Amino acid sequence: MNREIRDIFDRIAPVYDQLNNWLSLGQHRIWKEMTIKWSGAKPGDTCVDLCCGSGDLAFGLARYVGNQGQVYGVDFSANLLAAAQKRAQSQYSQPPISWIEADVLSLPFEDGQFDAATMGYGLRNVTDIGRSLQELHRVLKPGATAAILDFHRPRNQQMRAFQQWYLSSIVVPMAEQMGLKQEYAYISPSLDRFPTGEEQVELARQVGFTSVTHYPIANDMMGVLVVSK
Ligand SMILES: C/C(=C\Cc1cc(O)c2ccccc2c1O)CCC[C@H](C)CCC[C@H](C)CCCC(C)C
Ligand SMILES: C[S@@+](CC[C@H](N)C(=O)[O-])C[C@H]1O[C@@H](n2cnc3c(N)ncnc32)[C@H](O)[C@@H]1O
Repeated sequence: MNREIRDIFDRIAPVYDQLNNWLSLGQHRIWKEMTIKWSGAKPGDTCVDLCCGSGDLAFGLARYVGNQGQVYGVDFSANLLAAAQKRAQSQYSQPPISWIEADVLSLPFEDGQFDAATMGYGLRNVTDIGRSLQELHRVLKPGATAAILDFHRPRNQQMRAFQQWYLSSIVVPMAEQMGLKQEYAYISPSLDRFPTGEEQVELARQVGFTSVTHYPIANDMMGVLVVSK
């Protein structure tokens, strides 16, 4: 399953950013900025963006920590990491971001290394959510915070119907134009099996996070799980 997910994102990589901009009407930037703010990243911090993809959140963390800070972007998609590295070469990013090709279920970092962390649209795509939260807890410093952004199914039935209509009538047909129908059709079932906000809170508490809050955003089509160690 892990390889299948990695292959999906390796295939999406060439059009990932463009489709996200079009399909979210540019709104994904706002959702990601909220996530970075909720991570509590501040000047001089050492931070990590898990499942970084093309690096949107990592670049945002770099703006917050400044040139005295450090930022790591971690992903197992070589193609999306290459897209992130290409972007880093074209934009003067301070501090330089370290791009690590690795599985977030087995992070190549010491315990207690990070002051803050982000994870954008990653938790729903890992094969073991509990393990991913355990690894995140392990690498955070005591008192550190992480902000985890992802889609979920809205509680309101009309909004749920809109989200499903948008996915099936807008997202998948547009992806099909790029030969990526199956890759984007994967989103809907991934939402069906993803824990609700309340269930995410419980999972985070089970791995040891002491302060846990789930903030619904985008009319409850998404949420940001904010956890502190
Ligand atoms: C940045 C966004 C999605 C990232 C993303 C997450 C995944 O799990 C994927 C899985 C497989 C293929 C691609 C992705 C993927 O790109 C959010 C913007 C892109 C969304 C696909 C657009 C869907 C947004 C909401 C369902 C509806 C928003 C409606 C509003 C009127 C903008
Ligand atoms: C939808 S993309 C999100 C990318 C980026 N965070 C963003 O907000 O645009 C999901 C990313 O998670 C990565 N991913 C999924 N499972 C992973 C795992 N076990 N280890 C590392 N990366 C993983 C995929 O390769 C992909 O880049």
